[in-house]
Amino acid sequence: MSLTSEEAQRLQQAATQAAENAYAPYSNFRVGAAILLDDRSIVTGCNVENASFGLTICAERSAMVRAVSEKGPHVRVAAIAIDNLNGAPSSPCGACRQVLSEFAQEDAMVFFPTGSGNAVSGMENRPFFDLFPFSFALAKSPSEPS
Ligand SMILES: O=c1ccn([C@H]2C[C@H](O)[C@@H](CO)O2)c(=O)[nH]1
Ligand SMILES: [Zn+2]
Repeated sequence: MSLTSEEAQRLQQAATQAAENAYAPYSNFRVGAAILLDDRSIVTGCNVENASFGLTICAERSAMVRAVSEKGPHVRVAAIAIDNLNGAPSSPCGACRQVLSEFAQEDAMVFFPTGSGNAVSGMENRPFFDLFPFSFALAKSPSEPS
């Protein structure tokens, strides 16, 4: 599903806004993600840290689980935008790529701030499966939603 430039802009703004809600007292790295679903609605998420650091959930997975919780198991991701309030490059981590791959459309796009070192040089957009080729998947059983 292709996005209009207006949709892409709205998605990026939603990601930036979602980062305002981040709970990141340990890293102070505040991340927001906005997912454009196949019904063209937008669902957002932010990172939620924990004193038991490994329990932290990233913004991207937070948005993904919210999308399923609100819309059900058939949701499909047309695009995801990520931003942070730290002016840093950030593309989805490996764990988030694996979780998103379960719901991503074949032509899903990722919008993310890039740069070198800690400096952002711009927003990039790439096909999701260029970032995550050969993703792990299992055949779904007939009783599960396809
Ligand atoms: O793609 C990423 C990478 C990191 N984080 C969060 C997790 C943690 O709270 C903070 C620093 O790693 O940023 C995300 O939300 N998304
Ligand atoms: Zn992640």
